[in-house]
Amino acid sequence: MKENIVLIGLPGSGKTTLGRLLSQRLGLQFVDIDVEIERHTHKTISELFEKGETYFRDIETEVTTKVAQARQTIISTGGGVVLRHNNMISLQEKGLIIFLNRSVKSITGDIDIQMRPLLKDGVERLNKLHDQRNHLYHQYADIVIDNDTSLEETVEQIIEHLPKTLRKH
Ligand SMILES: Nc1ncnc2c1ncn2[C@@H]1O[C@H](COP(=O)(O)OP(=O)(O)O)[C@@H](O)[C@H]1O
Ligand SMILES: O=C(O)C1=C[C@@H](OP(=O)(O)O)[C@@H](O)[C@H](O)C1
Ligand SMILES: [Mg+2]
Repeated sequence: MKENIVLIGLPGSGKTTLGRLLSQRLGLQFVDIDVEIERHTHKTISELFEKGETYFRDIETEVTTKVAQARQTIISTGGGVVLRHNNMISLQEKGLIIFLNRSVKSITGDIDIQMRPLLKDGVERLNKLHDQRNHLYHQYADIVIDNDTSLEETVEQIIEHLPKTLRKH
């Protein structure tokens, strides 16, 4: 039976924030895989990326496999967790997978990027990640929840879509 809730989605889609809010609301434990990675390695995510993306992804897989065994826990992933099929197989074992679908426009704050050249790279990078990963987020999602309105509304949307066994708290 699915006893965990796993949040996937682009960086900035709200996985960490909504994971924490949901855990308070449902009275379940909360684990953020990025935080676990930093705790496990005593290094920041940026420091780990400096050793190369593969180095980071290997640690991410190791930590994800452990975290996936949690009981009655909300698990917030890093945006790239879907890049390895094995990560998702582990998470699906006990977890209901929720894709937080937040548009690049919302993530970047609905700003006029022409007026903010320094943010242009960020938007371009996010658009690229969206194009590369959107099909993966959909492929692994049991439930897709749009997060383009308020955090409170999204929490309500998620709770409405949960099976009764996970909603009873
Ligand atoms: N629906 C929303 N309304 C307002 N701010 C949001 C919403 N969803 C996410 N955010 C904000 O976006 C930022 C990134 O969220 P975060 O939870 O760190 O995303 P992720 O873990 O997916 O990278 C945070 O400042 C968060 O409060
Ligand atoms: O999308 C990605 O590849 C990544 C997203 C980050 O997490 P968030 O999605 O919580 O920002 C973090 O795991 C790392 O920087 C890589
Ligand atoms: Mg996060």
